Amino acid sequence: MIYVEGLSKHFSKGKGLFDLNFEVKKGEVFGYIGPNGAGKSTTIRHLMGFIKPDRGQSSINGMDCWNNAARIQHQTGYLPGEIVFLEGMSGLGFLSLLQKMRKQESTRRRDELIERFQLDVKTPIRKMSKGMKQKVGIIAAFMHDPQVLILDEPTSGLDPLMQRVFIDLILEEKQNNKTILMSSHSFQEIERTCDSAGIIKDGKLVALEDMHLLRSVQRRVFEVKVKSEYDMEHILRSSLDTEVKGPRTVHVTVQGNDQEFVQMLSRCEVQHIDTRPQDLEDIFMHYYDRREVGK
Ligand SMILES: Nc1ncnc2c1ncn2[C@@H]1O[C@H](COP(=O)(O)OP(=O)(O)OP(=O)(O)O)[C@@H](O)[C@H]1O
Repeated sequence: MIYVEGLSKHFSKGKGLFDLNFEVKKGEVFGYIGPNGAGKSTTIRHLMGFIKPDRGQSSINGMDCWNNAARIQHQTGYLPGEIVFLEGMSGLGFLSLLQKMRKQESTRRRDELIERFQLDVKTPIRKMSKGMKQKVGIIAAFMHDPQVLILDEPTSGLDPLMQRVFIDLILEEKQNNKTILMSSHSFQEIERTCDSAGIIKDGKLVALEDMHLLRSVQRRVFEVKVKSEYDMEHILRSSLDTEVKGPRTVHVTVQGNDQEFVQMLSRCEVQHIDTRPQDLEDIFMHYYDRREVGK
């Protein structure tokens, strides 16, 4: 459904996109992840036909994105990374205007989404918080029930409850056989929703994997505080990846060896245990390391 073939764009200072190749099949959700400035939005802007590539091409549903930009923009559900709104409008005014432009008569889907995201649409957009504006953008992208959705960091600015509502919406749309590409900084979000993911760095696709493999490289760090020095020694003597963090407190990094970790804990008197979500940078770094070693 979405094809990117040899897509290249050269900006100044060696920035841009370099020979990107990937495909998102109909009914698939594709996560596009990478650090700041990697080229995610630039790829997405090519897909929406806003930028002409220097080399290569991208297409959606058989239509070249640059040559059919108007049709692509009309048909695709698009959420830009930074939404620009018209001055002096309320949320409802903006959504209604979009509907008129799309000649969409039914307001059922729009109102259902407004309800789901608990958006006060009467508020003037200029008075809206970042999260509220993001909700307007999400509703605008989904309300005409497009077959293809291209979403640039859709959960940015949303609180955890609304992130959950968004993830449920994506899972529902996946059931409806929609094709979705979304960029994100959040591995958790991608993990919960996507079938496959592309990792981009410095304009190059460094990994294109199904989620199963990416899950297997995810590591978790546990902070464990035990009751006695004896227990502490027991942990440090094990083959687990450990780092002492304070009196009787240790960080244990677990990746694929959960069983060993659980067994070790069962032999100790644990006073406190906590885990922190691993940040994406950490996953990338580890992933690259592995690739280097495994080459
Ligand atoms: N029109 C342009 N002219 C010159 N350089 C550009 C242009 N557009 C983007 N860039 C550069 O290309 C690189 C990729 O930018 P892009 O916005 O695609 O990154 P991103 O992965 O979406 O980052 P973020 O996560 O911060 O949104 C950046 O270094 C950016 O400064």
